[in-house]
Amino acid sequence: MFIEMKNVEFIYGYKTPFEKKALENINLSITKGEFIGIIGKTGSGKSTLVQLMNGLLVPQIGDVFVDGINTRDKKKVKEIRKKVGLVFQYPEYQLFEETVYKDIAFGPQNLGFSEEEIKRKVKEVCDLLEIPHQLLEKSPFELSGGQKRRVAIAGILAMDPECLILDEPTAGLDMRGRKRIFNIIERLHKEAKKTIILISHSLEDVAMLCERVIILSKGKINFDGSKHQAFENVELLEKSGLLPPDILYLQHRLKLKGFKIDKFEYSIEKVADMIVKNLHLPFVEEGDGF
Ligand SMILES: Nc1ncnc2c1ncn2[C@@H]1O[C@H](COP(=O)(O)OP(=O)(O)OP(=O)(O)O)[C@@H](O)[C@H]1O
Repeated sequence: MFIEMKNVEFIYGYKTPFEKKALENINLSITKGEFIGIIGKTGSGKSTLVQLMNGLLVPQIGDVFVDGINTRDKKKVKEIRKKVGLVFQYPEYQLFEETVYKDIAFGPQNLGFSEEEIKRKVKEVCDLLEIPHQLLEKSPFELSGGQKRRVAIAGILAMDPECLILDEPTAGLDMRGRKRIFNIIERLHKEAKKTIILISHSLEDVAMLCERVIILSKGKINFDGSKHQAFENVELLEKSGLLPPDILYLQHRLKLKGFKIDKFEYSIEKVADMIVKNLHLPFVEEGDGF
């Protein structure tokens, strides 16, 4: 087991008059190579959950293990951070150096990589994340939203973690920016074989990318299973304060209208193909632009 949570409870402001229980009774096992989506209403505990996964937060009750290491073990913090990299929801929280180069180099420097290795790593992650090398001497604050996100991801990837956690990596980006980030994440999973944990408010994005889905509701795990079981169960989603992805809603409606749908699809391209196939219109021909 790569990440394991046992009976975890987390309380902000513990033993103060401002105590706020954010998570309770969390039991979770994640194996290497998985691609997991974490969804849930605002305030359901998603960000808290992932901060527990790399030891940024430590539970008051229960234990979290990363590759067998208890995250309470202060001597092993670096080792844990090297295994599990967390990209924050707001890139501004992560970018603080004078230049993009220094920001990306910060993590590997901290882990004691040599100057040569750092240079090589920075180049490698910039190529992977499509960050033009002329940006390296700029201040991170001169960058566009999409560039900032890619630099924030690059800074974490430069430490070469086995698992990458991304908290809302596309918030505030336009369609093109989102697609670009998702293509990169998919490549990291398929080609670089990284374990990916993605928090997103967009159920469409989670449905398209992930296989396993965890639904949080009021600090508890409401569901943990396949995306099909999660997204095709409208009652479960509604109980968790979520709406089914539009793409599934459309297919439910089409099915009611007599469309033959054996299996729900999660990408717009596949649904479009299915609709075209079902239409049987004599005037629709291959290659007419639609
Ligand atoms: N630093 C903090 N101090 C006190 N309470 C906090 C703190 N951070 C989060 N909380 C509370 O803990 C609960 C869980 O918050 P968390 O940020 O983990 O939820 P979330 O699902 O990630 O929300 P969002 O989707 O809005 O990012 C919420 O009730 C939140 O108000």
